[in-house]
Amino acid sequence: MEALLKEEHYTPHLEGKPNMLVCKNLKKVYPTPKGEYVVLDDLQLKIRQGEFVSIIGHSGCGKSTLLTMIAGLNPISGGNIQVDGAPIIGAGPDRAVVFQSPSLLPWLTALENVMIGVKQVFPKATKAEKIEICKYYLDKVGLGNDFDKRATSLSQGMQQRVGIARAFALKPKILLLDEPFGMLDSLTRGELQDVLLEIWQKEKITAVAITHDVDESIFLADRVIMMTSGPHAKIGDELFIPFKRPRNRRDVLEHPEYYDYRGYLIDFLNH
Ligand SMILES: Nc1ncnc2c1ncn2[C@@H]1O[C@H](COP(=O)(O)OP(=O)(O)OP(=O)(O)O)[C@@H](O)[C@H]1O
Repeated sequence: MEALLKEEHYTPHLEGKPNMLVCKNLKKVYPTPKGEYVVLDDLQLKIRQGEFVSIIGHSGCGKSTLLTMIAGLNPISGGNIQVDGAPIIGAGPDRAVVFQSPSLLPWLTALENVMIGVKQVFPKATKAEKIEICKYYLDKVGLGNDFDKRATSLSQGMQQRVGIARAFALKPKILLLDEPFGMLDSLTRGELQDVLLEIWQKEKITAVAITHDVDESIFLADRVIMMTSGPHAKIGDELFIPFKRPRNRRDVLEHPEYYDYRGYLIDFLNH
């Protein structure tokens, strides 16, 4: 079991890669009618370029708080966050977020929804180039025949595909995912995990995904980070997942050590 915790068993694609994300002494305090509530305290986290990290922890421990702080959408109370060596100042297209609900603009088509971000990130590109970028990512998520469908006519799974395309089309340095498949049925969830991993593998983006699903956390990640329960939550433990990439669900599930990894995470959550 000890072997599971050692970095030397880490996946080879991260060898020699610098840190892309560093959270140092991170603190978050929310004011409440009963006084200050310290959600995160002295949290330390380093994520390497191209690494896929899953975050698990009990409901309310502060996972979304951490993710929205990294996204620059939630002010930091103490400590700092650096992306690619520079402290973050607010939100920016270098950090794309995929939320549980994609919140597409309903009156726009799939392509137009992706285009909103593309226009901001590639202002100098021609219209044709921008359309090409949108179509490329929509095609990658399996919506090659649905560019012109309005968001309202897309199923929940298709809308989340647009959400993923929209995030990748920004060409971010870090992809932040907050329970991205939480609202989907298990079949669609599995399909979208595969889609996500396929594009991530190709784009070599650093990714951080919050999930409540232990199997999903293992299947997606190079490392699973376990947060302690709040208040004053921090990183409690981490597990390196060395299964070879590209990953195949059946291979992962049939791996002789799979249930050791799963059991380790479930034990953490039960204590
Ligand atoms: N704006 C806010 N003001 C006050 N308290 C807040 C605010 N946002 C979140 N909290 C509290 O901070 C704690 C952490 O919330 P957060 O949503 O980050 O947890 P989480 O781990 O993502 O939860 P879940 O797994 O249920 O989504 C919770 O106790 C929550 O009630």
